[in-house]
Amino acid sequence: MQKNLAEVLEQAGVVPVLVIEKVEDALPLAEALVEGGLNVLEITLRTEAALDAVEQIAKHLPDAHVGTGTVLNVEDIRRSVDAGATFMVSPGATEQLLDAADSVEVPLLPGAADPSEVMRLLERGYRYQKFFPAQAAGGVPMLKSIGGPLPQVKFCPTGGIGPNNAKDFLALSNVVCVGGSWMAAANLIRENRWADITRLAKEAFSL
Ligand SMILES: O=C(O)C(=O)C[C@H](O)[C@H](O)COP(=O)(O)O
Repeated sequence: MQKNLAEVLEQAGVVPVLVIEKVEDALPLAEALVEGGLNVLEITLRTEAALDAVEQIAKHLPDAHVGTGTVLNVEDIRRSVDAGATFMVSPGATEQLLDAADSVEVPLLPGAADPSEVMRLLERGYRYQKFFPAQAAGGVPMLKSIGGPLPQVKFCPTGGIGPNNAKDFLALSNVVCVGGSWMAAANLIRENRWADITRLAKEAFSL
């Protein structure tokens, strides 16, 4: 369910959403982000290397909270738990996914994009939700509007967020943190530009 998730999200500020192609990039990348002040990391299960990356970070970087992203089904939940993820993030939600999440200890941050989806998740006890795709689904005005009738739900908006609009999301009373890939873009990882990633992480940390 969502045990222990609140504390992790409350202190996260900005959550880097990472696509790791090579497992050898996992530790230097995570170290660069932690050095920049970002220690809640979401590794998307979009690559072959993702689960090994989660394992490595969980094992070697105790200062980091490493979770999985792009969690789409029961199998992804099982693999996340086995790899040592401390949380899981899904872009949306299905009954099957939520049933599976109910049977494990690792908390899930499920995605919602409109009031009905938010309400369905709330019925199942999810007080923390990912608002995805944040910018495309209506951005700050949409989240602000949802906060009128549903102020008890706190969001981590993700998707289309960057240094220019992150602050506007973070200023909303129903936003607990924001997620994004901007501080660890694919080319920066590919070229092992760890110092640049630390600099961007620091900038994100101080937003
Ligand atoms: O993989 C998932 O589970 C997702 O839901 C998608 C991610 O949250 C976005 O890809 C991050 O968005 P950008 O910061 O716009 O790159």
